[in-house]
Amino acid sequence: MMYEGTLCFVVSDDEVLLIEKRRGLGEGWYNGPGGKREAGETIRECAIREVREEVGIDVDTPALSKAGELTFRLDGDPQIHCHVFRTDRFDGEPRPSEEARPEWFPLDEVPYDQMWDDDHLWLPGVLQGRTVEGRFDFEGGEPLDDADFVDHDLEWEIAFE
Ligand SMILES: Nc1[nH]c(=O)nc2c1ncn2[C@H]1C[C@H](O)[C@@H](COP(=O)(O)OP(=O)(O)OP(=O)(O)O)O1
Repeated sequence: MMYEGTLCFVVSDDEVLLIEKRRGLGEGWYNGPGGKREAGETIRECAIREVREEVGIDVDTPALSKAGELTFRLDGDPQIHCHVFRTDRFDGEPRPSEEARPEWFPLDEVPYDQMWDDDHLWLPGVLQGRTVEGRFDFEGGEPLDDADFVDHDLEWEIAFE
């Protein structure tokens, strides 16, 4: 079953706010804050809620913009349709939660070796302000974070909305 999810990248002063994920899919790896869309909320509302829950800051400003749509497939079946957002504005101070430990990284020191195997392919462009649509194929059975990343397809400069 495929579900909708979000990832949000806050970029400020040549640094990006990542989380070390403390539980669930991708535990122990760095990523942007994000998670599953809940019934009754829009994708944008999901991104804002997940950032608030995971690191305690507010990204609900006009600067929050859509940067990507990524489909993660496992053994040929779409698993997650992930909407990527980017912003350079936020209110509050990042704080850790049960789910996530926030950490700022200089844009040229993003820890791709401690992230999902596909991230180095699309995240650099997103951090530069580009837009992307991508499909990523994993093989080897559940869970997705134990599977092997085997193939992908990317298209840049996508007009969202
Ligand atoms: N290949 C991949 N590359 C990537 O960068 N992020 C991925 C990814 N595959 C999944 N993700 C992200 C998207 C989404 O934000 C997150 C999926 O985690 P989920 O929210 O589904 O799991 P959780 O166990 O965290 O559940 P909730 O926090 O309860 O929503 O992992």
